[in-house]
Amino acid sequence: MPAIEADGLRKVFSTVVRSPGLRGFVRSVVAPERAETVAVEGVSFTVGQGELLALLGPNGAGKSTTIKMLSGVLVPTAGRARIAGHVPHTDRIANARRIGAVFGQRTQLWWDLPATESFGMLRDIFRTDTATHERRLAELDALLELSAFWHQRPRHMSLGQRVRCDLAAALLHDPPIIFLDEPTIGMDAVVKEQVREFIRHQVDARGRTVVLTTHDMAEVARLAQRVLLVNHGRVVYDGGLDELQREYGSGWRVRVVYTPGAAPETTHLDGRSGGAHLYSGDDDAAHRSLLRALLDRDDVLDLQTGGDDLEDVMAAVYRRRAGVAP
Ligand SMILES: Nc1ncnc2c1ncn2[C@@H]1O[C@H](COP(=O)(O)OP(=O)(O)OP(=O)(O)O)[C@@H](O)[C@H]1O
Repeated sequence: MPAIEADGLRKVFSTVVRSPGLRGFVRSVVAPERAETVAVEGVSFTVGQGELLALLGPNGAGKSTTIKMLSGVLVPTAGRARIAGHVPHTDRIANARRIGAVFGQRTQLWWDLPATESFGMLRDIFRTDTATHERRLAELDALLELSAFWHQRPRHMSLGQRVRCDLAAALLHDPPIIFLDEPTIGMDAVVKEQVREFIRHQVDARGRTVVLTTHDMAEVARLAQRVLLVNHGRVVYDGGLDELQREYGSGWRVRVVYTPGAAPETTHLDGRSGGAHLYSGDDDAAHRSLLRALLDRDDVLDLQTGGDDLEDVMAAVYRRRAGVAP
């Protein structure tokens, strides 16, 4: 049985439209006019146990709404979500045991209580025995280095400290499935790396299932093999990251710096940038022959080659598959 199943999930939000001014306010109370937003439109996918899925898409694509339906926070307008075979919003208490969720932009900890007290309350809520609780805390501390600040209140923590405590809080009851919605947003490079390492460990060493949303393509490249791309509430790609790069990347690129006065190669030349000549193409034989020609020359000072980076690939997918640029 898959850990997570989304079958034709749809979510429509209905909101009151308010015109400006006092008249608009009175009208919104007396005779409210409503507008509908289709946030998620027929999203289907499954995630196997122990798999990490990166759920990607531009702002407003429907990622958080999908996660909220899967975690039981929102009830779908249509379609069905299943977590380990159970419907999350009808079985909230059992579902809470199966999942952990971290929303990077919002804390789930008690804002004015030291994090350790929040951890203690979670121990009571999930009825974890003290020895198990202490062991899990020690394990989380070893991975996330929390004990230096876990006596502070989240109100007084830095963002990186607060999110690390949120991660610990989400995992204290040892859930097999974790939803991480932009967990590293706004973190510095060192803490980001620590959190990514932590996520990797949860999948590789602990066999947890993870759904991760992020706008950070370095994070995707570092953590994910499979990606689900959504745009305007619909799935536009579900598959391997490598296949995506092969299908949508525009092939190879070569960047060359010549000695002053050298006559540059002209085949496959795309243009110049910052004193370098840029070449590109999608034919492997042409790539090899250009590299051979360049390596034979004495007037090449520097040479770099590679494929499109992931940002370019994502932009190409949104443009070509959904017909809309992100
Ligand atoms: N509670 C709500 N009421 C009304 N509209 C909502 C609500 N929550 C989300 N929406 C709308 O649903 C759409 C999808 O939002 P969602 O937050 O799921 O996108 P997202 O892909 O997570 O975006 P981001 O990357 O910016 O976090 C947006 O148009 C948003 O304005």
